[in-house]
Amino acid sequence: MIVGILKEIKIKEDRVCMTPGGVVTMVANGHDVIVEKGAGLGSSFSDAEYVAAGATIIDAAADVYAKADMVMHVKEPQPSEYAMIRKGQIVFTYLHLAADKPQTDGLVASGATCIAYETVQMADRSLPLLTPMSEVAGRMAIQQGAKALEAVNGGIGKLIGGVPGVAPAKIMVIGGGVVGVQAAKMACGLGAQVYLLDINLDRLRYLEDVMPANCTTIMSSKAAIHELLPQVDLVVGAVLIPGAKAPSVLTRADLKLMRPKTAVVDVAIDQGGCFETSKPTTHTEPTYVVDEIVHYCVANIPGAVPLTSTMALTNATLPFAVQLANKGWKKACQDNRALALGLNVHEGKLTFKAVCDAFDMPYTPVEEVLA
Ligand SMILES: NC(=O)C1=CN([C@@H]2O[C@H](COP(=O)(O)OP(=O)(O)OC[C@H]3O[C@@H](n4cnc5c(N)ncnc54)[C@H](O)[C@@H]3O)[C@@H](O)[C@H]2O)C=CC1
Ligand SMILES: CC(=O)C(=O)O
Ligand SMILES: [Mg+2]
Repeated sequence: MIVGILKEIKIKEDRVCMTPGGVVTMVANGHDVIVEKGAGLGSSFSDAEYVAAGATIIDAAADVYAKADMVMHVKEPQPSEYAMIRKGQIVFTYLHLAADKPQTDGLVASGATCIAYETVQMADRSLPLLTPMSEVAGRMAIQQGAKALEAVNGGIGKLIGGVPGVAPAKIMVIGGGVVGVQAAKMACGLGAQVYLLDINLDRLRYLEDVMPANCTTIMSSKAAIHELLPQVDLVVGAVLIPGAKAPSVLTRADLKLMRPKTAVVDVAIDQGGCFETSKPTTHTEPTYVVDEIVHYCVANIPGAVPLTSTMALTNATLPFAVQLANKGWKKACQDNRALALGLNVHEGKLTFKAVCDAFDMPYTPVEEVLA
């Protein structure tokens, strides 16, 4: 198979979807790898390193799309790419379709087979291709939240850890999954008083056992959130229903309960956002203010630390990419249920229920296209 590695074109996105080490593995499995010129530069991998690994460098994205049997990205295909995607081609990348109708329409029209990293799901319900980037984004949420609280950035001017004699910040993290735990750990490490909320009581029992003493677990509810909002300096949104539009946990009216110049970081923005006032921002202009509350809503947070993120992401994606290349999408998905759950679009049909529900579009069960 010809595997195409595309350069990221989203603003300030410097990750790349395969390292030269990954190319060595692909080539060893008998595949040809073509890499768009400069694709690895933002992650400190030169074209020469890709060539040494066995890849061929291609000048333009259009030629990668024209030649490859499977194209890989990190971020979802951008509008300029929809028309380049070919019928019969495999597209393997983050898609986040439930938050993106134009892309959904573009991929349906393409006739391609599109497998979303974020909905590949193991039998234990974990999301192996989302987890590494959620680990990064959770940790970054506190770094970015700390900056949003600085007075020079329009924040209330509070240091997360406080100093001797002055109390630290209070931080509410809503969603105690991968993002939530990593955010809470970082915040606890900085000395904040952390409240970690989830709707899953078993999860809260586990978190109560493993989190430090300055983290309090709380059953998430409107009432619990309303009680905490006047006290906290920072709210992190970290909820997820896999593949679906993010559930809403803060309304615009709720912001009135917060003190002016405190901050919210909506990590769930890639799935549409979990605060009513969230809208996607970029690393170039990451924050904006609504009703005196600073909002940070970057949809590709890990893109800011590509050296770490590229390695972490490709550690997870490579084994699945090799299965797709070795067996073709159909046999790979028949043999591996986790990969089959990643299938979102096939030859004009939507095969992920939550995406169909988000846009009221017809649903085709995965089993039907795998038969
Ligand atoms: N902005 C960015 O750059 C990135 C965003 N993300 C996003 O972060 C979000 C969270 O991802 P993960 O932590 O990996 O998911 P996860 O599945 O590990 O955790 C989600 C948690 O939310 C809880 N939850 C669901 N509905 C809830 C509600 N209404 N109230 C309270 N808790 C609720 C679940 O019980 C679960 O524990 C996802 O939307 C993911 O796509 C992940 C990586 C990067
Ligand atoms: C998961 C995701 O949206 C990202 O890594 O950008
Ligand atoms: Mg994202």
